[in-house]
Amino acid sequence: MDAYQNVGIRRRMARFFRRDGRALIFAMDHGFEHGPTDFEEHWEHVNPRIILRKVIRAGVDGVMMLPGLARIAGDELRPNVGLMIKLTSKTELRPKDDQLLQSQLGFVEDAVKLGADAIAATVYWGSPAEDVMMRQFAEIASYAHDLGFPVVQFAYPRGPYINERYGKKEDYRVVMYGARAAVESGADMIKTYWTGSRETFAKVVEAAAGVPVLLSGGAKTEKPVDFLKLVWEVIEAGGAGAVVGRNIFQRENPEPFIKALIKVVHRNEDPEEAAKAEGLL
Ligand SMILES: O=C(COP(=O)(O)O)[C@@H](O)[C@H](O)[C@H](O)COP(=O)(O)O
Repeated sequence: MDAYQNVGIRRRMARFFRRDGRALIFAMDHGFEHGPTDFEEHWEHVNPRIILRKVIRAGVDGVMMLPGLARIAGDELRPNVGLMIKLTSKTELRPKDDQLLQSQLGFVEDAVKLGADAIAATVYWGSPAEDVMMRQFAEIASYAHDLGFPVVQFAYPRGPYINERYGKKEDYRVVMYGARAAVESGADMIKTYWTGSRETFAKVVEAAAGVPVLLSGGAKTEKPVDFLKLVWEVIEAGGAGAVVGRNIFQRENPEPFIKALIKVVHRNEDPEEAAKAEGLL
């Protein structure tokens, strides 16, 4: 039984990662997690079918969504594009004190029915609600692994004691701690924050002990090349790629930007050269 599960996990992982062990994944859970205002810069992208067509045409390796968007637009995905379904979230409408919890909004069975290739869940390490999220993750991971599905942890340290002890959640010691906690809790992929330098991000990658570490994109950079440079540093640090939302859907024309990102992630191309080649400089 164990051997079957492992083959299932490996085969499904390969739907995201190319032979180089890297992946560029498009993230679209912002309408829930941040609110639809995230789409106001290019409002047509609030329609999942419109943006999914663009990102898939441009060549992303995978897409991450909550179950409801997968239900209404998952049929846009071509068979060679991995589908990651995230089963936890929170809205920004919650009272501030409750925003350090991600609640479960779907079940492994739903993700399987929707054709998922991987199941994701967030843990806010250091949150007063860490215990709840650890249990959610354990339940999701245990069942998903039984069925042969890889599990992605959005390992996001955030909480009052982190600020008191380390000053900020992006301190590499904090990010590294979250990544290690993700590994030790059974994650097959990790999505986490940038630590500010290649050297410190390389330590996060090392602490993950072979489990692929993906950058969580973050707010849109004004110049596209600045985001390409950031992703280049991630790759140079041994990162496995990036999960990117706003830097894609908040651009009027995301396709050349994605093509440049693919050159950086999969071909180690210099970010300025990649930007020039795609008309972004
Ligand atoms: O993890 C998320 C939110 O994180 P946040 O609480 O904004 O730090 C997701 O909503 C996004 O999928 C993730 O941030 C990737 O999207 P971008 O950051 O690239 O927009």
